[in-house]
Amino acid sequence: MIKIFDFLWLPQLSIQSFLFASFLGLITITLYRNFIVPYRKLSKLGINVSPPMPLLGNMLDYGSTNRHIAQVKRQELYGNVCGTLFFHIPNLWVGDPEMLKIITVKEFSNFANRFSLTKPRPPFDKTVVQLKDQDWKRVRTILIPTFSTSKLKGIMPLITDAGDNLIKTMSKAEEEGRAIDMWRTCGVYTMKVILATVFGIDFESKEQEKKLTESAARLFRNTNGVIQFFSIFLTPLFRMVEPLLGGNLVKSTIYLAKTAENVLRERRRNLKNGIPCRRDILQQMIEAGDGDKLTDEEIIAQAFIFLIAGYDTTANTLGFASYSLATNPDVQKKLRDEIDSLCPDANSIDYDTLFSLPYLDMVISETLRMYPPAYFVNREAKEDITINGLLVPKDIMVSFPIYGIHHNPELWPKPNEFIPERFSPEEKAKQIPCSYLPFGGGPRNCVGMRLALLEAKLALVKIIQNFELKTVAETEIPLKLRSGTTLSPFNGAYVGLTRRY
Ligand code: HEM
Repeated sequence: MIKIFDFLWLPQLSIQSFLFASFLGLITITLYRNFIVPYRKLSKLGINVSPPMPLLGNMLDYGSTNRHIAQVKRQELYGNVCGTLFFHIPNLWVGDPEMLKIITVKEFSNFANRFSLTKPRPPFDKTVVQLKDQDWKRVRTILIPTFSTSKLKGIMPLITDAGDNLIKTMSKAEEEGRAIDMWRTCGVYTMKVILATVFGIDFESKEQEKKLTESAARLFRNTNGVIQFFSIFLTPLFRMVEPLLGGNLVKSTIYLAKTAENVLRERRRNLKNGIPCRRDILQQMIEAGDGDKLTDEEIIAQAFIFLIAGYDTTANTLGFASYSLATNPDVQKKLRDEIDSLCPDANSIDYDTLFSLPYLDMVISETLRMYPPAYFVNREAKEDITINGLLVPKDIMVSFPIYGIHHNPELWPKPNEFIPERFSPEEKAKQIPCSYLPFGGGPRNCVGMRLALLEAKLALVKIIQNFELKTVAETEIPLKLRSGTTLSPFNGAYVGLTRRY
C-alpha cells in the first residue's frame, strides 16, 4: 500500500517541484536579462538612474499621460543627464545643451539614426523617419527642395483656402455665441492642408471631403499611443485582428493609400502627356531628384509620414497658441497691433509678409517652448563614444527631454510664464545653442518645419484679423496637458470669440 502510494505521489511531487523550479528559474532569468542587466548597464555609466519597476521600467513614472512632467521631475531630482528603462531598454536622457550640440551636430555620424523599437512593415519602412544612414540621406536629400521657400510659395493658395474655411467655422461659433475648441477646430485645418498639399487631393465634393478627412482623422482619434503606433506601422497581426474587432484604422489607411495611388497615377499620366499639374507637395515629390527619383511606393510612404508628423503637431501648436493669446490679453493686443499695421486684411497675406512679422514669430516660438508638441525625440548610438567625460555605449537609446529642457529654470527663467519677449532678436542672440529644440536638432531635424510655420502663421494672422480671443467659463486655466504620441491639451483648448468687424 505504502509502495503504491510512493509510486503515485513521488513522481507527481517531483513534477510539481520541477515545474515550480522551472517557473522560478524562468522568472529569475527574465528578470535578470530584462531588468538587472539593462539597469546595471545604465548604473555603470556613473549617472543617476530613476528607480525602475521590474519589466515595466519607468513607463509609469508620474502616470502614462504625464510623461512631460516626469521629464521635469527627473531633471530636478537627477540632473540634466540621467537614465531610465523603457520597459527593458536602457534609455539615456540628455538635457544638457552642450552635450546635445555634440550629439546632434558634431558627432552626427554616430547618432544619425533614430532608435527603432520594431521593424516597420512596408510601406512605412520607406519613410524618412524610419530610414537609416545612406538610405535616409538619399530620401532626405530628394525631399529637402520640396519644402523650399519657392515651393512653399506655390502652395500658398491651398493653405489659404483651408484658412478661409477655418475662419468660416469660427464665425459660425461666434454667431451662435458658443465657446470653440481651437485644438479640434485647427485639427480640421491642418488635416485639410496635408490632404490637399501632400496627398494631392482636390476635394471633388463635400461628401468626398468628409469621407477623406474622417479617414485621416481616424488614424489619430485614438489617443492611446500604443494602438496608434501599431496602426501606423501595421504589424501583420494588427492588420489581421483590428478589422475583425470592428476597428477602422486599417481600412482608413488602405483607403487613403488607394486615393493617393490614384492621384499619383493620374499625375504621372498628365506629366507624360504634357498636361499641367497642380503645384503641390505631391507634385514636388514626383518631380524631385535629378537622376535618382522617388518611387511611387516611396512617395506614398512619405505622404503618410507627413500626415502623421504634420497634422497633430501643427494643430496642437495652434490650439496652444490660441489658449495662450486668450489668457494673455496684453500679448494678444501687441500681436493685433502688429498685424493691423503690417498685414491688415486678407489681401495683404503673402509668404514674405507672414515671415516678416517679428512679434508673430516670437509668439509662435514661445508657444513651442512652453508646449512643444514633439516633447521628446531620440537617437541610437552607433558606436561607443565619450562625450564630455560620459561614456555613451553602442546601441543605447539616447533621448532628448525637449519639454524638460524648455522648462529648465536655469535655461528659461520663469519657465511656466508665457513671455514671447524671450525670443526678441536681442534675447535670441543670447540663447544657449540646443536649449530650444521644438523641431529637434542637427541634420535630422524636422524636414517639415517651414511648412508647419507657414501654416501656423497664416492661421494665426487670419484669426487675429477677424476675432478677439477671450477666456470664457469653458476655458481651462491652467490648461491640462496630455503626453501621448504628442503633447496636446487634455480636454481641448476652449476660448470665446468676439468678431472684430
Ligand atoms: C509645429 C509642428 C511640428 C513640430 C513641432 C515638429 C517637430 C518635429 C521634431 C521634434 C522632429 C524630430 C527631429 C529630430 O529628431 O531631431 C520632427 C521630425 C520630422 N518631421 Fe516634424 N514637426 C512639425 C511639423 C511637421 C510637418 C508639417 C511635417 C511634414 C509635412 C513634418 C515632418 C517631419 C518629418 C518627415 C520628420 C522626420 C525627419 C527625418 O528623420 O529626417 N513635421 N518633427
